[in-house]
Formats: sequence, C-alpha cells, structure tokens
Amino acid sequence: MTKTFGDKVALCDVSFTVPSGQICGLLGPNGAGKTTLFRLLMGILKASSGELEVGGLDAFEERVAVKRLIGFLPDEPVFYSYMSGRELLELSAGMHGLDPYDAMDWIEPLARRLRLADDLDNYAEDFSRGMKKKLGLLLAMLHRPQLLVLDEPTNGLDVESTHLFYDIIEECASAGTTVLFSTHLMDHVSRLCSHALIINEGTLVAQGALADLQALHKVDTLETLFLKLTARPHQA
Ligand SMILES: Nc1ncnc2c1ncn2[C@@H]1O[C@H](COP(=O)(O)OP(=O)(O)OP(=O)(O)O)[C@@H](O)[C@H]1O
Repeated sequence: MTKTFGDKVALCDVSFTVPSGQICGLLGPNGAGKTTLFRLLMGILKASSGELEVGGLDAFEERVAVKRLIGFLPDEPVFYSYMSGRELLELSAGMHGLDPYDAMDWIEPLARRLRLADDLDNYAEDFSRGMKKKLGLLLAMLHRPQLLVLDEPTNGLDVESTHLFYDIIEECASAGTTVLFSTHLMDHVSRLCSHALIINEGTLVAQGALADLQALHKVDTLETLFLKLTARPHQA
C-alpha cells in the first residue's frame, strides 16, 4: 500500500500484518509515516494504491463498519467544547448502538482506575492534556473494539498514569484485543509489546516479534535495532 500527498511519498509499498491479540509497537522517526498509517487504518485517508484491510474489510471503502472494529486514540484528542466527559462517553455509546447505562457501568471502573472518575462531569475541553488522553482511551475502549489503535498514547501522562494506562492495555490484550500503538519510547515497547513495526521515511524496514528481530539483526536492544535501521546522513 502506498500513500502520496502530491509529490510527497508518505508511505511506499508498505505491507504488514498485526498479529491478532498481540500488542504491537509502531516505531519510526519524526515524519516516518506513523500518523498517516493510522489515518489510513481509520478510513480518514484513502491509499493512493494498494489495499489496507481491517478484519477482512477495506479500511476506506468499508470505513463505517471498520470503525465498529477499531477504537482509536488520536495523538491530540479534540472534544466538543460544551460537553462533559460523561456526556461524551454517553454520546459515543449511543453512536455505537450501546445502552449508555450499560456502557457507563463498564467504563466507570476504568475511569476510577485512571483517576478520572471525579472529573467526568466537568467540561472535557477544560481537562489537562493527560486527562484528555485518559478520556480518549475510555472513548476508544467503550465499544470493546477488536483492535485498539493508539497514537502516542502516553504523551502527557505522568508516571503513575502511564503504568495504569499500560496495565489496562495489557488486560485488553489478554482478553483478545489486538493493540497497535505508536511511540518514541523504546523502553515502553520493550516492556509492553510482543511485536513491532518500524517505519523509516515511509518504508517499512522491520516487522515481527521483538526477540526475532533482535536476533535477526544481531543486536541486544530494541533501541540499537531502531538506530541501526533508521540511520540517516547528516543534513549539510
Ligand atoms: N496532509 C498532508 N499533506 C502533505 N504532506 C503530509 C500530509 N500528512 C502528512 N504528510 C507528510 O507525510 C510524512 C509523514 O507524516 P506523519 O505525520 O505520518 O509522520 P509521523 O511518523 O506520524 O511523525 P511524528 O513522529 O513526527 O508524529 C511527513 O513528511 C509529512 O509532512
């Protein structure tokens, strides 16, 4: 699958699979194409050539159905300014055809674990960056999607919240949810993920189980592997 913006090739012949029920880290330097890949997965963008499927459905042509399979946390979640966190969750539940009371019964314990429950009745626009990320995760998980797609999920989270966030993601994966998340934090991927995709300048340079990738490239750490596969010449 290839995605161009005018003359710019953002993703070039990228072909990948995310193993079901696993946590997969999407890594790449700034501008590598990670957010573009997520926007293609969500049907926000259309591939310039090739295909991208989610659960056997075309990510663009069948994007309404695909959105039922995916929970997406954008890097910078944006909310309606006049709605509280709770109202946003209830609205989202309705859009997914869920009973809002049942949905809140399932999501409120998670809000409590993330220390967000006491703020749910405040306007989401007034939330701090980390609080917006937490609400974004709850919105992504609300309809119990098969695939969680998280764009730099721990950006803006404090240390304790990062641990709580990852605990929840690991529980989702244990329950069968597939997780794909982008980050620049190699140690987080090493700790959390079984698999990784590495993109460099729009090209997929590695994909597979972390242990296999490190053995294949004869490196001890993911960071060394990343630096090896994404080395670029200095700018003049
Ligand atoms: N709408 C667009 N129009 C033109 N170019 C774009 C557009 N969206 C992305 N690009 C370009 O595509 C490339 C990939 O961008 P993308 O945002 O996917 O990178 P990224 O890996 O998410 O980067 P970062 O780690 O900095 O968030 C960049 O060169 C970017 O400038």
